[in-house]
Amino acid sequence: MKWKDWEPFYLRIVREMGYSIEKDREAARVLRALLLEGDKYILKEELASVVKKKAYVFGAGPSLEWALKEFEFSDGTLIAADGATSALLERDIVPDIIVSDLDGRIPDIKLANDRGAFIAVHAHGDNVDKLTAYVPLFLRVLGTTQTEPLDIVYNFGGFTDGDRAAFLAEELGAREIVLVGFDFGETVGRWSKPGLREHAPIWESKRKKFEFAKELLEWLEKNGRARIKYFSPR
Ligand SMILES: Nc1ncnc2c1ncn2[C@@H]1O[C@H](COP(=O)(O)OP(=O)(O)OP(=O)(O)O)[C@@H](O)[C@H]1O
Ligand SMILES: Nc1nc2c(c(=O)[nH]1)N=C(CO)CN2
Ligand SMILES: [Mg+2]
Repeated sequence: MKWKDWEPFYLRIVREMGYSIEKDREAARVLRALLLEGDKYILKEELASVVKKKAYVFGAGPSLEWALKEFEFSDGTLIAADGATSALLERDIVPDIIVSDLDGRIPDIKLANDRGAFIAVHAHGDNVDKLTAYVPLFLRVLGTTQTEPLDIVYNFGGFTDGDRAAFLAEELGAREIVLVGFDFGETVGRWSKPGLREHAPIWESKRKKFEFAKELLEWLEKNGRARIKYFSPR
């Protein structure tokens, strides 16, 4: 997604969600400095080399558990949106890529990263403390932002970890993107927040996030090169 297509979405998001553009920008600068300090960051081209023509993007919706029992997902690149990493690990699957703003279960993200997963870490105005605490612990990190991109901190478009993962797959060359565990309904999957024990009724800010995520995925379906599918049993 080009900046000119993303900017109107972003301006609506900050207005509706009450975010600060300046704080989002500052977070991108902090992430850039952390990546340069640690020297374990990767560039877009390196991440693109692990993206096959087919990519599965795992969201943290309740249907994820059923999907992981049903199917092997062995014919594509596996991209986990944040909390979905924990569900994959429960079944001994290490994703190829994790897309996260670091509010999933950090020990699981770290474990998957140690076992070879690349991680696309997203900077925003509300996770600077997490960036500072955890980015130095990770290997193979690609930085992303929702404000103007900075050389090594990319903006491929997308808002929540799930839809942002789909935009990343499109940008890095996938031509078929299968969304698994994407149930934008009334129930938030139990992997979504470290504090959740069970699937939970949706709360107001999450509802707003889901609305934007749905809209962005519709945009991608219309304007992207990849075919977008929602996983269903064959
Ligand atoms: N029912 C669902 N429950 C949770 N996540 C879902 C659901 N359906 C789809 N998803 C997608 O799965 C992604 C992974 O979820 P997760 O809650 O870990 O990330 P998140 O975007 O950082 O959310 P938040 O900012 O509220 O922490 C979400 O971003 C969303 O796009
Ligand atoms: N400023 C800000 N930006 C975000 C946030 C958030 O909580 N605050 N959450 C996101 C993932 O859903 C993506 N972007
Ligand atoms: Mg998250």
